[in-house]
Amino acid sequence: MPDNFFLLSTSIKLKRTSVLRGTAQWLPASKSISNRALIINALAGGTSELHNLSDANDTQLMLRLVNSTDPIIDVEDAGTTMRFLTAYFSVTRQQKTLTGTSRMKERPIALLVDALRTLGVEIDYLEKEGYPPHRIKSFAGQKVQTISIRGDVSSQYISALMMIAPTLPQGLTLELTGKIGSRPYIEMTAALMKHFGAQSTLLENKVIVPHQAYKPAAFTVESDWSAASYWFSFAALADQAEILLPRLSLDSLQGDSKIVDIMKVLGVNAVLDKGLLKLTKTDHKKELHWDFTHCPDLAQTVAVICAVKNVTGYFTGLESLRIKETDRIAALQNELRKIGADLIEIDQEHWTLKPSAASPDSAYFNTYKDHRMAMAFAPLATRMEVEIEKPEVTRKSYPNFWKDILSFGIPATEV
Ligand SMILES: O=C(O)C1=C[C@@H](OP(=O)(O)O)[C@@H](O)[C@H](O)C1
Ligand SMILES: C=C(OP(=O)(O)O)C(=O)O
Repeated sequence: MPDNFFLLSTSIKLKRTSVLRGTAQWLPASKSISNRALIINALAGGTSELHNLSDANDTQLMLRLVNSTDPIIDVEDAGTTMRFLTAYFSVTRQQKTLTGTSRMKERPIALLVDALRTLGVEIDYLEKEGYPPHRIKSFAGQKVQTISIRGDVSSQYISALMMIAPTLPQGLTLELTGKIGSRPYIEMTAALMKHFGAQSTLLENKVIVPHQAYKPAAFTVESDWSAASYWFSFAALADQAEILLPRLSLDSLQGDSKIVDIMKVLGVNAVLDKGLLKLTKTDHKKELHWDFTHCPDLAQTVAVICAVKNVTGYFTGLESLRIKETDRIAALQNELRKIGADLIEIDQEHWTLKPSAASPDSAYFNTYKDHRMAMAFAPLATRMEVEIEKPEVTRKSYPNFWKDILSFGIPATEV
């Protein structure tokens, strides 16, 4: 099957398939871990042996751009690539203009740019204040040792600053203010730094990183738990399922391994069996109470399952969804309504997922240039005929998603 299969289609139609048995053999390696390993490897001199890097476009971009001699760096729609490279090019004193898709130009970067400016980096915005594109001009030397940064917009700014911190002559202390979101990603950064020889201390509201040298090391990337979540969804929604997932560990650096606990409530049992994670069906509850503050990328997967499994969801921690690949709250609301479900904003912090009373036999889903919209709604093919707009969006994190779908015997056709 050609690698660009489905990449040029306007949409993809999936026929209803309610029995699923097989292995998701194209499950990608973690893009979050890969992108950290690539930045740290570059800061460590570029000689580390990195194994099983993700085939996600976000990582392929990082792989290419981190060593690019081009003055213009186009990160497309890759958030971590944008944030991590902004910090990396600053401390390595490379004059670069960083830009991306029209959506990337709407995703804020001010908190990171402000922190880098406070450190002594000269950076200009080229279009809108606070948003890419921006130009890194110079870094005369470290001006301060301690920086205060809000923790409630994106943890990626904090991870970006942590990774460059060991290279700064005075090291860096980050004082985190307000609510801290996506904390497992900050812990993942600290763990990766440690693997490459750099110690940091992570306290409740503070990260302390001394000046020190990174050391080259071999590293193998595990599979991506956010990508795995779609297979939990297939298992939850199918009539019968036995799904095997490769290269996942239950004791993972990835916070999205929480999907295992969420799915215990939603009717999926996950056990490691001969090196593969085996998903089977079990009983489910009628309500799910979940705080997505620390696993925002799972929210779409879980909302869709609740919608058709007649589970009422009581959700918190969805605030950061508005500034991701699309406004994911609005996108979810629009698409869930097509199957008779709704995501209702109770107040600024509380959401109720009202499940569908009766789902239609078929539905067309828009994807808003968001890989997770496409993959979160695809498992509905276990219950109805599904058509999904622009299947190529999955290349951001899971380029072979549709190949895996076909391997499970789900009939898929390009439209
Ligand atoms: O650091 C990372 O690798 C990521 C952090 C999270 O972003 P936020 O910190 O903006 O929530 C997550 O949503 C994103 O997919 C990957
Ligand atoms: C939010 C995501 O990625 P990023 O912020 O790195 O673009 C994601 O993969 O869901």
